[in-house]
Amino acid sequence: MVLTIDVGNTRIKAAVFEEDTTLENFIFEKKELVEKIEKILKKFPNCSDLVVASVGNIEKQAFLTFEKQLKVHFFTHEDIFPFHNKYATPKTLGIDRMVLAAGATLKFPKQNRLVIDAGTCITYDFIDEKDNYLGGAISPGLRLRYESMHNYTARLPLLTLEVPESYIGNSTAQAMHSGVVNGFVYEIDGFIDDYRRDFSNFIIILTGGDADFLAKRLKNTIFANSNFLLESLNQTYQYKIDND
Ligand SMILES: Nc1ncnc2c1ncn2[C@@H]1O[C@H](COP(=O)(O)OP(=O)(O)OP(=O)(O)O)[C@@H](O)[C@H]1O
Ligand SMILES: CC(C)(CO)[C@@H](O)C(=O)NCCC(=O)O
Ligand SMILES: [K+]
Repeated sequence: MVLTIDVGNTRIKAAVFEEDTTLENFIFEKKELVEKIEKILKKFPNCSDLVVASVGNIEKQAFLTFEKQLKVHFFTHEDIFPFHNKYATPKTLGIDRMVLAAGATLKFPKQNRLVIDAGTCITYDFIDEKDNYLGGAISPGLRLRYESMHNYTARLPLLTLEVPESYIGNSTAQAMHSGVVNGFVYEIDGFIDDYRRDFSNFIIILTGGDADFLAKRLKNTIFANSNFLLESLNQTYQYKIDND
């Protein structure tokens, strides 16, 4: 049994796996880290491995206390990944993006893949059919778009994510919802058109905190799985064990 932990920029997500099956998912705040993990391990005493991918400000040391109890693996750039990294600055590529790319490579062999993670930031990662990781894009996530419009203006309220009534927003709130949500949909469709022009066909995987909300609004066919990062973490760890 493996406990996987994704330390994002906003919050922490975790899942317990028995082989490839997710037994339970958890979401919690950074300040609750140790207490929540202890609770999970109490509930699942058969966990033998704890596997972490962190892009937040939580380092390996935070997990050392669990080394008495089980094997701890903290993913870094030194680990073995199942793709050829063509990023010009491989050392600065986010570990979450590397794990997503690894998961896409392992789960969908011999095809072009585009992974879109709609989290704090939205990331686009492209791995071609020869397993070359080419890069992608980073843009502000939906919540970040609402928060920054509020924080950097005098008159824009802080709103929470809502489906816009129309692309023509007829009020301040509707105009902001249209800008954030429709803006993202146009952004994705624009990127997909670019990739379609250059690559004959590819699978698109959508994940992250906003994946389920967004999946319904996209016209392109997309495989939405909000658990994809944790599943990829589990798979990438198995790959590491098999290939180290
Ligand atoms: N309780 C919540 N706190 C924060 N974001 C939430 C919450 N519920 C839903 N969301 C949505 O999830 C998005 C953030 O996604 P996610 O939780 O995957 O980010 P994260 O934890 O920072 O991870 P990462 O840094 O890997 O993107 C936000 O844009 C927001 O709309
Ligand atoms: C882009 C984020 C914030 C997404 O979580 C993370 O992957 C990160 O901090 N990346 C470092 C920069 C890069 O990936 O090129
Ligand atoms: K993300």
